[in-house]
Amino acid sequence: MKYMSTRGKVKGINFQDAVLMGLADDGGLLIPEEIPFMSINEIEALKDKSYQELALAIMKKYISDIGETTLEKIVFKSYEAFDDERVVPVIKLGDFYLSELFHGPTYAFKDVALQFLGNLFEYILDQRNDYLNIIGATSGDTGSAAIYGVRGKKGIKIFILHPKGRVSRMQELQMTTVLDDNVFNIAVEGTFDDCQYIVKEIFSDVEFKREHHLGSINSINWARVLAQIVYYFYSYFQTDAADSMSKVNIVVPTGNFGNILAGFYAKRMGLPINKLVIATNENNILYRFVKEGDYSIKNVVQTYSPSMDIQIASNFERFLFYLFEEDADKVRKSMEQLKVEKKIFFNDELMEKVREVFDATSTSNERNLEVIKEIYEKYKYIVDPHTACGIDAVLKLKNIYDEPFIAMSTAHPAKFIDSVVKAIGVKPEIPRGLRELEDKEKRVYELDANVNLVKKFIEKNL
Ligand SMILES: Cc1ncc(COP(=O)(O)O)c(C=O)c1O
Ligand SMILES: N[C@@H](CCOP(=O)(O)O)C(=O)O
Repeated sequence: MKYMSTRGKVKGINFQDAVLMGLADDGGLLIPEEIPFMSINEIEALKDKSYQELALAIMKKYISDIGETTLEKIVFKSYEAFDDERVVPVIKLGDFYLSELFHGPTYAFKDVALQFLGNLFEYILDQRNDYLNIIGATSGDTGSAAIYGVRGKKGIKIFILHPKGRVSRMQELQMTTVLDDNVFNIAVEGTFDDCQYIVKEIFSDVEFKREHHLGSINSINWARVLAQIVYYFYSYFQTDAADSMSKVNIVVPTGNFGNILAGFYAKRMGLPINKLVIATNENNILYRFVKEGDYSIKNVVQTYSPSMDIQIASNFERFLFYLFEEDADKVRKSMEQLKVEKKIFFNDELMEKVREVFDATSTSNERNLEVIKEIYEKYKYIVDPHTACGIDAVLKLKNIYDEPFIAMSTAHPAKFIDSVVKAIGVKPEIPRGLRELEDKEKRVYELDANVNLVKKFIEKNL
């Protein structure tokens, strides 16, 4: 399998180089040159595999420059730190399924891919006797998952930008209480979009990127998306629909569009998915896009689901590539238009294609807390505010579609205690890894949202 850029100027690179490149050198995002398709029989044959076995079977299709035994070792090691042997347990709440993606070391879905990416980096760097300086942006969860993914790994430094005062207290503590010499947390005066813009601008300076061996842990990195494809298959196999290999709808709380994009690849690979539902909070550009064809950037507002307080969804560009029938010039022009005009125009024909795959909902702050309460009262089960946006989508759409729903549960409620307590008046159980963080020593650097300031900070600390 070879990889290419959504903007067409980078082509024919192998998986390991794609992983190290992160953002494509032409400013686009790397994607596989083809999406491997599986027949329904081939998919059905994967049904009884363990999570790790399934991961290996799927990843093999996208990786041709790492031997199977090595890949197997990397995969198995990546899920050792999960607190449930199934890795992603799927439960049933009434008539819908909930896929618990938060059993990794930092209690959000990010661990599923970032534990893998950390081990992958370690393997590739060791083979090449190389080193890596990671630059990443986070709205709360990627940051700590990435830090835990690369902690203690030889030859890696990590710089994580988060929007100051816009992540939950627990998310902030998870990052800032890691005092390892190779970890730099930077609180940026701005939004997540500012942080992601800075990171992408730094990567676009290809000379700077090469000179300093910069790498990405965001879903900019194809390996992140790849590892996430696996749990769409795994979750599907845990439902009754898998008995007859019939279709399901899958709801995904969405911000940067990385999670649901993995679902899009799973669907293109042949997994029986009817609709992928984009569940947004009040930062609902993707909802407006699906419903009204309105892809225009508005100001970010702060919500109870801070990890989804995003307007400029990075992975939308990967989807555009397929929407535009693999026309990289059209993608490049659209991304330029977005940068200048803050919107992209889509005609009715394109919107029809979008709606064949996606549906979308938007959840207000008020409704978000109501859903947490409703679920708690009905099932004595506590969901986090991001997952609640997804469940709101299930409740809104379940009478419209015949197929059963799987909702992706993207974080443990203890990461968002204040909002949960506001909703139900009860504190969720705090898992071991989140206890006593408040008492620990913290370290964080503060910077204005300025590309050059961040570049200087990085150079000073290399
Ligand atoms: C808990 C949680 N839910 C949902 C999302 C949105 O996922 P994505 O950015 O992949 O769309 C995020 C952030 O990525 C998150 O941390
Ligand atoms: N919600 C994310 C934002 C970054 O997304 P990524 O998938 O591109 O890493 C976060 O929690 O940081």
